[in-house]
Amino acid sequence: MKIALIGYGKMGQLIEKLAMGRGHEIVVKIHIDNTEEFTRPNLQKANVAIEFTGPDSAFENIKRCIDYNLPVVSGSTGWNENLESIRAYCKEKNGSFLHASNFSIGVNIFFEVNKYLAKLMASHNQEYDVSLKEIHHTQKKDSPSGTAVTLAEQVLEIFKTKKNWVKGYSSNREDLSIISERIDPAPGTHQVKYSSGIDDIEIIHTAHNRGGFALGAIQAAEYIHDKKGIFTMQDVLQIK
Ligand SMILES: NC(=O)C1=CN([C@@H]2O[C@H](COP(=O)(O)OP(=O)(O)OC[C@H]3O[C@@H](n4cnc5c(N)ncnc54)[C@H](OP(=O)(O)O)[C@@H]3O)[C@@H](O)[C@H]2O)C=CC1
Ligand SMILES: O=C(O)C1=N[C@H](C(=O)O)C[C@H](O)C1
Repeated sequence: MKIALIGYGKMGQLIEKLAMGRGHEIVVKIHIDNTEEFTRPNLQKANVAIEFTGPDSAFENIKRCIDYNLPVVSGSTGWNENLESIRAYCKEKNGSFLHASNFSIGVNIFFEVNKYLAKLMASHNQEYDVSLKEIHHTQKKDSPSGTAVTLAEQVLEIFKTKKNWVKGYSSNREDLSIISERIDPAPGTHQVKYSSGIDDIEIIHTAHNRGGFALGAIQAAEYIHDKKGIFTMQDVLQIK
């Protein structure tokens, strides 16, 4: 594949290294100091774009890739309020788009475990209170993490005692608290905890490095580069 990298920070640089190791070519690199090179002729040298910038720039970057008819994979988090509108735009333009709050296979398995645990809790015991915690490095711009929001949305869908998620601790039992901690060099830890007076049940995913995120993003690009539509990591990894 010929890849355009949009964003050349921690993730962009690791994706470049792993993608080259898989025989792919990086034909365009857009970073904060050369955004004037984000042009149609430049981007059309690639057959897929991988976007890892951040919450303020993701929407415009993805829209431009769709306008240039380039399939785009994005891992930028912290802009969920605009995700549905970019999906609609992509459909309207007959483009290809995949966004994931977390690309690692481990977290995508963890998402399934989270849903299963929430189902068991919802059907067998209403005494447990559920909360979430995430830990990331201090350079992270968004809080709570995109992965924590996905986990929270999965719980809310199933565990109906909770009505909405909130950032930080809440004593209201209808709120699903998400606690965020920023400690270097944590690449990403997520915990879902059910607590009762009798016992606790916790599930935890701990990333040891960014390798899983980068590899998953490349696998997603390999999956969508010759397809049209809106895809998820469930399509790529075939887990359900
Ligand atoms: N889905 C997943 O699996 C994962 C998602 N992420 C998410 O991906 C995003 C990037 O993470 P990470 O690489 O660690 O962050 P970094 O801050 O290391 O890299 C992002 C880079 O993008 C640059 N940038 C900002 N705006 C633009 C723009 N308009 N055009 C081009 N480049 C731009 C930033 O420059 P500057 O610093 O100067 O602003 C920075 O160099 C974050 O939102 C993070 O939460 C991270 C890991 C995994
Ligand atoms: O910014 C990060 O580093 C990460 N961001 C993603 C998120 O917000 O969930 C995924 C991963 O946890 C690392």
